Amino acid sequence: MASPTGSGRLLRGAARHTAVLTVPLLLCQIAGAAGTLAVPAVAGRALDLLLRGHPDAGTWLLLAAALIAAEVLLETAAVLLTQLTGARATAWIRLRALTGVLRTGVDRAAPHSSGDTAARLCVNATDGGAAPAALVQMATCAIAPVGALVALVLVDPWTAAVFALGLPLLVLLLRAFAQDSSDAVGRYQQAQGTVAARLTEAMGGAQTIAAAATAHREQERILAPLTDMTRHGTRMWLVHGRAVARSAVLLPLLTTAVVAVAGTRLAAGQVSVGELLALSRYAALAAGIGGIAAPLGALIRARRAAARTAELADLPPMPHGTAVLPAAGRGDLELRGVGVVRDGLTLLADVTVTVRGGTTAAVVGHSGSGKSTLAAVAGRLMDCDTGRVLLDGVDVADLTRAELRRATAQAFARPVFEEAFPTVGSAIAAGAGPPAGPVPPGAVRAAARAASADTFVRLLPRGYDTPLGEAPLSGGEYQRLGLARAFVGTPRLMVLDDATSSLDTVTARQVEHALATSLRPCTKLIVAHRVSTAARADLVVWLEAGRVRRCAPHGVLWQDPGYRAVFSAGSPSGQAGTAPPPPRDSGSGRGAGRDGRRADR
Ligand SMILES: Nc1ncnc2c1ncn2[C@@H]1O[C@H](COP(=O)(O)OP(=O)(O)OP(=O)(O)O)[C@@H](O)[C@H]1O
Repeated sequence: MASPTGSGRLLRGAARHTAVLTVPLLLCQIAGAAGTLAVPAVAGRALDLLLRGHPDAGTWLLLAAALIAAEVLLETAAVLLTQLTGARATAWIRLRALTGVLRTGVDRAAPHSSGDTAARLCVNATDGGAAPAALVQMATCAIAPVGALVALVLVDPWTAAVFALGLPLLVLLLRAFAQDSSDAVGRYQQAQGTVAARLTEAMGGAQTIAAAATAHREQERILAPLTDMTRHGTRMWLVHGRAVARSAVLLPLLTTAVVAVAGTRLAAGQVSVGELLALSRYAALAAGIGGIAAPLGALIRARRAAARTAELADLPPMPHGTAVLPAAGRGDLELRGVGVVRDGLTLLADVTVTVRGGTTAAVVGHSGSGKSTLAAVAGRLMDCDTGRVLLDGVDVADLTRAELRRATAQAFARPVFEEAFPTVGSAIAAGAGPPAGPVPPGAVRAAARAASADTFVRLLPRGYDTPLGEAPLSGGEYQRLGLARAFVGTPRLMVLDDATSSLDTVTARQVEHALATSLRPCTKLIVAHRVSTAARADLVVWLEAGRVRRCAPHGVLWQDPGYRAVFSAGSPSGQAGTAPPPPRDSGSGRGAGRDGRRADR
């Protein structure tokens, strides 16, 4: 759970951001309450004057009508401003939370599953966004009831005294509502988040679920928290219902008592007919203090929801330094004593590797040996706990954000394309890093050609201008777009983490060939599952349980049966490869059939 300060900070920020709307809302509410308070007095006066046949009666009647019209207009404006405030606050909270997720290291965001994150960004951010308007309503919805109580005192203190007798009961009722409601709402939101999280995960793995015929079990797993949701939801409504029922009895009782006393006073000639009318209306308005329960409930829900969203907003950002790389650097990559520990698990230990600028290093090892962690640390998607990662002698943690992104290009097994770059061409061009100017179409096409993507992109209805959403692409085609995005810039270091896993052998070899020949020279770190990739590399980093077992060219390592086992069919990496390696400089397809199958991971 985020600290209450986290949610408090988030809600204060949202309140500041929506002040431009909440201030007019506050003014509308105050003016509306003033109008509401004035109507009974003016209408009562008009009635008394009418009964006496006074010539000013018409003016007072008109004034009462004008006040009622203004009340309606102000209420309409308040509804509109409440909606706008909610939308603006929700957007602000959502953006803060999203920024928190995107700015942190991948490993820091990992404990929040995609489903859980989606639930916090959607449902909880919306509930949290209701807070600023609810706060204004809380502050102003007491004006009319308190003002009505004062008016009761002014018109006839006896009726006010009768009303005041019931107030302690009302306060107790509201306190019980706030306490019970807060607990039930918190638990309900937690269960709701769990259902959303499990559903999103299941959607991601729909094919696996269908293939394993486990849909029924999965459905039970997703819906399991429904029992809790029902229990807490029922409790929430019971709390609400009890509060409404109690106030439904208490408030009319109070109003009736006031009217009864006022009637007696009228009979005794101590109040006029108009004052009786005003008193009964003021009693009803004062009873409206129970209406505070609605904004109070919204505020409680908002605070609970904001605490969940604040956990995302408060994820520690990845700090960046102020350094830039030396202009003449070749892209020398050095990992010195790198160690990564997460949740008490050692993911990498004392990894020391040097990759000369412009050369290619393949990272191999059994599944779970730490390859992706090493790739993430090298491209600074996450920080190491011990040791340093140097690019051309500069610690990557000291680089400015822009310099880091310009200097590194990365591609993954499952690339994701931002909606900000809606067409296929712009999605590829986005890989050029912080914009120094538009990327020429020729460069985009060259990158696509190197990634073996140009052919299928040109066959799309509008070629490179096809909106990504309208391009029905296979997993391998997406991977090739991801590769093209990595190829389009001029990085010093390129990190490819399983980025060709969905490509067929021939296409993968074309990409490997392009990597070796047609791209601008840069240092390449490639997480490899294929023998051919390791064989083409200048250096192979062989990882075992987070440690470097050996670091040498593929030809040297191939003598070691343990190394060959990494690529063998029975290994967790699932590669066939008991035959000798293909020649390193081969782009001709020699050795085809040896490294053939990609890992079925
Ligand atoms: N943030 C994290 N917290 C805890 N454990 C983690 C975290 N990230 C990865 N791990 C664990 O660290 C180990 C190494 O993971 P990593 O993804 O680097 O392996 P890998 O060699 O790339 O595996 P594969 O070839 O299957 O992709 C795994 O056991 C993984 O479960």
